[in-house]
Amino acid sequence: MTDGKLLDARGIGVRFGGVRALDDVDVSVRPGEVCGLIGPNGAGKTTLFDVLSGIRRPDRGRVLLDGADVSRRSPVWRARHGVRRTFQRQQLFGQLTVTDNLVVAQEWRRGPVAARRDRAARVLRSCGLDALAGSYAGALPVGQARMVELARALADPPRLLLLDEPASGMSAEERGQLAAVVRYVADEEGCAVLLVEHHVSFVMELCARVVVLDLGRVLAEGPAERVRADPRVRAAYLGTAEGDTEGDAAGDAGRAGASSASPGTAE
Ligand SMILES: Nc1ncnc2c1ncn2[C@@H]1O[C@H](COP(=O)(O)OP(=O)(O)OP(=O)(O)O)[C@@H](O)[C@H]1O
Repeated sequence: MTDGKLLDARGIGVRFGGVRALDDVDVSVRPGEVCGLIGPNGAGKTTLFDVLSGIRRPDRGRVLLDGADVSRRSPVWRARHGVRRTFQRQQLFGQLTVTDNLVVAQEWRRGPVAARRDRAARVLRSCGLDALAGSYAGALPVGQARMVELARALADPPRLLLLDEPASGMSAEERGQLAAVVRYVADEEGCAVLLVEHHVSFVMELCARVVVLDLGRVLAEGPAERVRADPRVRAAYLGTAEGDTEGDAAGDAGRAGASSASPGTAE
């Protein structure tokens, strides 16, 4: 029983020695939904992405994809079944052109390279990146490189897209482009998107629903406006910086919350 959920992770627990990085975390995303995942530094967001993408096996809990338990499936298996992920730290192949980064992402499909190149060209166009097709990925400024990472994640059509701080280092204009592409793949292609981002105004505008992690637990979850107004969320994460929704630095509320964040639940 999927209940309309593409991703349904239940009761996820991960420990690192005495630190509970994740403690009984539930998170789900439906096809066509863009869900935000926010929280202070050390809250467990990247660890959760590691579990969802199969890089880390949880100590507890199950990950369901379309109702099937994929908890023991490898990252490669999940990727081939439509789970795509970007990383907090840029992971492009710097020595390859932008086009070739997207071609490599479709390598496992085999078949004619021309078909992969065509698909790469279409995706680059839809991401507004055609002009960069022949550029070396390693030479790109950070905002453009982030956008290419998104394009690479779309090169082979995703069903579940896990984006780890995709707007980091982007200008306001680039964030607008990023939001438009994410919205398109969700609305038009039915992709389920889970997005970690410290730029709060970006998250609140893009995501109908937001999950807040703190100290490895779900602190709050619901419609963006309700979460934004939640006093517990404001105290744990948003703080005073959240009042600034326009500026780049001010929108980066996660870093503002970092000073008050503690690293997981120590025992
Ligand atoms: N490989 C590891 N070994 C030991 N502890 C770890 C490891 N990875 C993460 N942790 C700890 O687990 C907790 C959750 O870390 P995680 O990186 O998932 O948080 P996060 O919310 O992604 O933080 P950030 O916003 O800084 O990326 C932290 O206390 C972190 O120190």
